[in-house]
Amino acid sequence: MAATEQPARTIAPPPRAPRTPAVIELRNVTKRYDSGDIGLDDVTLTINRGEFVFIVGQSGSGKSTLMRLLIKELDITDGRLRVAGKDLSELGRRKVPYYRRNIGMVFQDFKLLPNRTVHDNVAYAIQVTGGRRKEIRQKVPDILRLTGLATKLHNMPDQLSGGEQQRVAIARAFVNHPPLLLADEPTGNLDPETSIGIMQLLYRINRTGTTVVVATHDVTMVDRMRRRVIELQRGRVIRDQAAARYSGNEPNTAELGAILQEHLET
Ligand SMILES: Nc1ncnc2c1ncn2[C@@H]1O[C@H](COP(=O)(O)OP(=O)(O)OP(=O)(O)O)[C@@H](O)[C@H]1O
Repeated sequence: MAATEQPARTIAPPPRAPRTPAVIELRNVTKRYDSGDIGLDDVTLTINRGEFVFIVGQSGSGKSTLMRLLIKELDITDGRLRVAGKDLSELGRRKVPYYRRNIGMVFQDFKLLPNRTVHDNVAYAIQVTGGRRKEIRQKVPDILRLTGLATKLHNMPDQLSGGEQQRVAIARAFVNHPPLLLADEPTGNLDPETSIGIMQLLYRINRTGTTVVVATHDVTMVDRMRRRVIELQRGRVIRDQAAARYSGNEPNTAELGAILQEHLET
């Protein structure tokens, strides 16, 4: 071998593309209610593991229909819907409670048990999935700390602010560390400052790897978070945009500058 020649080097195989399996897959999904109303109309979309996604759209655009299909409270009329690889059309009614154990759910009206303390509301989520007392002792204090409720564990729901009640609901939804968390208008009953706290909490949960899907009208929250936005209109997806704002047709900064300039000159 000449002095300048280098021995052939072993070439390492290129790194594999990271696997981002779909958590939610809709293929041409239509939901027609018995009344004939269309909830979703030929929707195709994929949400991957670890994503944080906002579902936006005017009242009646199909947001709740989508959420209710995902927890199999409703069945699709046409198309195919898979969650975590499971085809929901093949899931029998009796298996639905078991299926829902893998989904955390948060609603606008919190849905707490009014006669139980904060601690017991969260512990209940462990009990219904067959968890033992040891598990409750291990998990509940942790989740109450994460959600900023450590000092409120003996309070009853009516002794809490709206924001605190929603935190309890989130703690309850997350205590079993589900791979998917769905929130339907989680800040609908809260003031803007409290809403931001709730969003930060959902974001923190998302950072643990949980896929988070939030249906909302909350413009401030969506604009601040800048995550993927899927916009529905009359049951159809009219926008699916990464790092987006609530409204897709806002003028950009350059356009705003031009408008302002024009305004100043007149
Ligand atoms: N149970 C039902 N029976 C018949 N039609 C329904 C039912 N639920 C919803 N719809 C219809 O389906 C469409 C989508 O409604 P959906 O509740 O999903 O909208 P949304 O975007 O969640 O609205 P909002 O923001 O007001 O909650 C609407 O036309 C609505 O009237």
